Amino acid sequence: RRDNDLHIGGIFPMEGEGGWQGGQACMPAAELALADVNARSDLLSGFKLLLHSNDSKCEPGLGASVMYNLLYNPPQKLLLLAGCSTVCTTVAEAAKMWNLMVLCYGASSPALSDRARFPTLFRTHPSATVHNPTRIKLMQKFGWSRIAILQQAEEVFISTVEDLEAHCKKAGIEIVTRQSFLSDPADAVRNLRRQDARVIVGLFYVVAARRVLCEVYKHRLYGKSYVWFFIGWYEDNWFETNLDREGIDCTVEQMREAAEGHLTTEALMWNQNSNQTTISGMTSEDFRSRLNEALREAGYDIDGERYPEGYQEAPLAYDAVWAVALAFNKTMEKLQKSGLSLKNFTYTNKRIADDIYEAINSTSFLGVSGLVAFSSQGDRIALTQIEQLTDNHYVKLGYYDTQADNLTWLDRERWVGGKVPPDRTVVVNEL
Ligand SMILES: CC1(C)CO[C@@H](CC(=O)O)CN1
Repeated sequence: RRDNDLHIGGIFPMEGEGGWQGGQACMPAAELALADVNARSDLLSGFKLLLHSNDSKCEPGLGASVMYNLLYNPPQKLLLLAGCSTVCTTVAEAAKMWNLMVLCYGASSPALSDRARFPTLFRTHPSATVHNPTRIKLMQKFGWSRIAILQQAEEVFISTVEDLEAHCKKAGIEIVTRQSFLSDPADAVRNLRRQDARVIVGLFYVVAARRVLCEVYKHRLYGKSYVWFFIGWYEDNWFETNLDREGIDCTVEQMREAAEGHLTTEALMWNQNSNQTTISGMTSEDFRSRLNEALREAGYDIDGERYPEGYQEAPLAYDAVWAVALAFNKTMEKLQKSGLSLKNFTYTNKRIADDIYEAINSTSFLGVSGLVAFSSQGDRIALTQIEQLTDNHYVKLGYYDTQADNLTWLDRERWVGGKVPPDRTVVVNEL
């Protein structure tokens, strides 16, 4: 090995049954970024960044053993990249013992926003709680102060709902009922009707979402008197696919009817201003072309719309490598003043670890995923996008910048009944 190489570990979820196999697109994206930063002569002053990758299958146990292999086998690593909330939780909780920063490009769990448990964690993937200020903003815009919550009993949704409840309390929005279910939503949906819920925030994975939508159809909890907030990162036609395979006893037409008009919120992961040049010299559309080419070479039928998992999050992995390169660059400039370099780092050298932490903590650059900056908890600061399903396709309604409290609204919303549905039964006094 050449001694001017800087080594980092990469833990990518490539296969596996449960969870998210986003490493399929995120690892090629990280490798593109590695090539780009190493091609820059003005970065890392002659050092090369090398990425040593392994598959975690999105399993925390395998992720832990991959991490130990990376740490106990030379060369020494300076930092770890990881994906999947469960793997990042395990890796980030342990990495501090080796004074290693962990940069997560694919972890949405709100539980990771905890400096006490994860003092060296940063993530270019926003927390699932990033949706909540946007949901509140929309409720205020449409005058809804009485809402209901329907959630799947999964850790990520439980902690997201806790954060949403705190936001509602602060905003004076009443939560009339909070229903949760493990896998069968029938009783929970029936209880929503009993409580006369009209504006409902739904938090569940896409398979549960199909079951919810069919129950919503059966209980007629849709149409001009109801507003549903769904998560925006399901695939576009999620409510029409896999109905037979998953035993959904509603037809495509019934699912479409129940889905018409619902709102979605999601974190923006591709810089929207597609002709804005980012730090790499590419626009986000240039990046898309290069990623597609890399994925074609890896055997994916991109032109046949057969995208690998993690395609949506690929900019987060690309920008994570840039964040590392820029932070190492900043740290090396600082170390040079005392005649040191990152080659002096060891797993027990807290001083250099603190320098790397400071450098990452003060990150701020325009990446292909938009402005890359972290909160004091290491969370990605991100914009959110609002869409509505109208005539069976998603229409962009606007964007929200939580930091600036700035809602960009395109005035494209349409309501089944021609006007904004009220959040409660409106009693009209017969004069
Ligand atoms: C938006 C989504 C699909 C949320 O889950 C992330 C994976 C995880 O949090 O484990 C990947 N990105």
